[in-house]
Amino acid sequence: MESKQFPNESTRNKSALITGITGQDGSYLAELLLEKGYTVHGLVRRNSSTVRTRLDHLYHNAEIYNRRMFLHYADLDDITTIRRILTRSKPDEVYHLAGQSHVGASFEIPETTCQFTAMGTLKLLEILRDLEKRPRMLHISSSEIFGRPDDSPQNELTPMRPVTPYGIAKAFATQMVTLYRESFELFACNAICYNHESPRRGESFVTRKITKAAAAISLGIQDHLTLGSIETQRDWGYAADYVEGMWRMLQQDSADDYILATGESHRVEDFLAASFEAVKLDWRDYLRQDKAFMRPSEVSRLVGNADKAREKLGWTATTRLPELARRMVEHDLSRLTSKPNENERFL
Ligand SMILES: C[C@H]1O[C@H](OP(=O)(O)OP(=O)(O)OC[C@H]2O[C@@H](n3cnc4c(=O)[nH]c(N)nc43)[C@H](O)[C@@H]2O)[C@@H](O)[C@@H](O)C1=O
Repeated sequence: MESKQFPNESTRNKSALITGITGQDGSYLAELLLEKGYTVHGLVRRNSSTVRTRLDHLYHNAEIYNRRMFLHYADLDDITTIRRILTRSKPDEVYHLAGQSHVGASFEIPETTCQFTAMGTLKLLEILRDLEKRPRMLHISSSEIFGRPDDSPQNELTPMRPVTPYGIAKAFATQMVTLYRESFELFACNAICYNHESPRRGESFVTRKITKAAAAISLGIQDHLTLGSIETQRDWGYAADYVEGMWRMLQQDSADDYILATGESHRVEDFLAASFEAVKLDWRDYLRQDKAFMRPSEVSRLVGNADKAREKLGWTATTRLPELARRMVEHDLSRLTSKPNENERFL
């Protein structure tokens, strides 16, 4: 699947480079940009498993495989390689989605989280600053930067008060993006994203853990689900909507920061109820709780005001909690009842 090619300059369409292309958002964004006719370059971390199942379906299209999608190995701290890829691929747009994105894990591995999420972003900004032809840049920021805010809902002017290593790393990266925009005239935007989920969500995040368990329990494959706190609240949207918002940010006349959110807050318990409702079961019969899944510090009152994105980008979140949970459960049911194939081995 890997290709080290670069497209011929004379036949070049608009092009983009995505860090974190193998993740949930990266795969939706790659799809969106390919549909729009972009040539897409993706950075892939080199590790022993090289899991890329979220991109496999794109490789069934020969035109895309041969001419419009190119994957390159590069870790976020390998600045020499990233500089070389950027210099050769000359993208018009860079979408920086990569990083250690699990908030709970950031308490266990704070240094790694800061190395990739904070310093990785700064290193990328430094490379972009030196390029002769500077691409437009989008950084995926997070509602975690607000931590425990005084005001709710939050907007782009809400002060950052992060309370997790991940949130602190994201706050650093977000402020660096703003600084490079203001001081070095880089066209750089922060997409301040609240939680966004999909059937492609990693299984260690609470939504996918719940929908997978609801499906497995309804089929008799699993007998219970173990979670941490179910009182915590989140603003959950659909990931494919959020990458559309990111693309729109880079099509504006000037760079800016935007909140992407649904504006609705729900408890983990509500997500549980909607998911088990989709398989006609009562979650109370299957839930166990374990302190191991509780965090030393939790964010609170995080719900986003996406008015600016609506007014300036014409963006709104299309999907709300019950529908999102139902779609994810349906996907997990069909995965568990269909024959495993090569592509699904790692899902
Ligand atoms: C915006 C933000 O969104 C995501 O971060 P997150 O909100 O931490 O997402 P999560 O699905 O890990 O947790 C949601 C809530 O659910 C609670 N919870 C209970 N029991 C379990 C449990 O068993 N596992 C997990 N993971 N969470 C649990 C947990 O304590 C928390 O209150 C990332 O995309 C991040 O990159 C990002 O930027």
